Amino acid sequence: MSLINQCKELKKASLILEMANTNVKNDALESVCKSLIKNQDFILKENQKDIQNAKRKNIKESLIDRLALTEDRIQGMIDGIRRIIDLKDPIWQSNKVWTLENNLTISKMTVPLGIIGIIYESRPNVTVDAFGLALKSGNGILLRGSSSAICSNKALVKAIKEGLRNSKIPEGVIELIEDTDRNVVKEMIRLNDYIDLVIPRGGKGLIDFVVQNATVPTIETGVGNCHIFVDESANQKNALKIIENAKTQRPGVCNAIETVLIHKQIAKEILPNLYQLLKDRVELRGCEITQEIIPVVPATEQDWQEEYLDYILAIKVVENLEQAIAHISKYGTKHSEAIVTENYSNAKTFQRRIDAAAVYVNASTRFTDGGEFGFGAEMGISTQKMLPRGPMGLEELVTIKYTIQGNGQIRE
Ligand SMILES: NC(=O)C1=CN([C@@H]2O[C@H](COP(=O)(O)OP(=O)(O)OC[C@H]3O[C@@H](n4cnc5c(N)ncnc54)[C@H](OP(=O)(O)O)[C@@H]3O)[C@@H](O)[C@H]2O)C=CC1
Ligand SMILES: N[C@@H](CCC(=O)OP(=O)(O)O)C(=O)O
Repeated sequence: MSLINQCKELKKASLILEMANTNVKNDALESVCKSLIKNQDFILKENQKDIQNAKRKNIKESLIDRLALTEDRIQGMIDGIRRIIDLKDPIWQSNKVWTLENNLTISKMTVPLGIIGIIYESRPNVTVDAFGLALKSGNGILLRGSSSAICSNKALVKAIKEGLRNSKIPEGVIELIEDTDRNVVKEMIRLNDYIDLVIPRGGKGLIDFVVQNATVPTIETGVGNCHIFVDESANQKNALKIIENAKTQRPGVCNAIETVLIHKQIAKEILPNLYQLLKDRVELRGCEITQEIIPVVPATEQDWQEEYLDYILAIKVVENLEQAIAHISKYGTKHSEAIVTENYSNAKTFQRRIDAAAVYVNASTRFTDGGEFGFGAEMGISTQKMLPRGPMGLEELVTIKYTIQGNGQIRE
């Protein structure tokens, strides 16, 4: 089907979805869960094709891990949809109703956006997460996943549509762009007559391209050059645990850390322990002071800028909190940043001064995730200044409408 015809299908189907009540939407989501279970073997088989292609192209291990599906990961997607089912319907809600002196009653109501387009990385779970959030928030979804995940995405969308056919929601509420040519993205982001919002989810190249070429409104997600600052007063056992988790639990994701900043007063004590902890799994690159304490690859200016998405960690020793904040302000990408400290005042200063979507005290940056925040899943992690910012769940996928009830009032 051509892109325009897919959009026409979406438009027709989303008008029905918009009027569907919560039970109908939840039943449709449950039907999709059942279909995903039923089609699990097929989905895994198609995912293997993407993995073999990626291996042939020598894609790095951490990115193949991002692409890979397993029974557990499919169960994770289903769990995400079931969490969305349990969440409150974000549509037609009002927390603001007031009556004017002339007895006009005004309500500020939440309503669906209409049709959301998403361009995303080679992570097949996003296909299901985006669908689940869009459906519950009453929006049609147009998907443009990575060419490297095309077989997985086709299989997932086939299973989702099969599930929808056993529900009262039309299968046209989800459409996948199967043409992997990047030129289709350019066409998609200019379809103002059909698409209400485009979310580019990926690296700087994608975001810049969309921001410069889109005529449809967009929300920028973004690169995660994330840091942990270990302050002088830190509980060092906690610091090591947090760094290990934020670097190695899933290095191919945007909320993994790339650089650790160490307060100079504790550098000689903590760095040897950090080295012992990571040396067999992570390539360590360090500043000059770090090089004097542990054996590391010398870091260059490029290392402070880079999002490795890999088992590589840059280390820099800093004079104090101010220098840590200055480094993060210069090189950070406003995604997720953390301080490990027992000093309350430093913790508060860090949280207030760091300009990022998520700022942690004594915890791993890996929690910047819609599922972890209690949103069921996320449509992306917005790193722009304007709202919405951070993981975008159901409440971020609506717009508002003022509904006004009168009984014949006219303006004098
Ligand atoms: N903040 C957030 O929510 C998220 C941030 N990210 C960030 O994304 C990056 C990693 O993802 P990566 O796989 O490299 O993503 P890319 O940015 O390379 O690709 C993401 C998607 O955009 C498409 N794309 C990329 N560039 C263009 C372009 N110029 N024109 C049209 N389409 C384009 C890709 O298509 P194709 O692959 O077919 O070429 C793919 O579908 C990291 O920086 C990570 O931090 C990732 C996910 C979430
Ligand atoms: N949801 C993710 C984080 C966001 C994301 O998808 O990022 P990425 O793996 O870079 O595509 C997670 O932590 O599991």
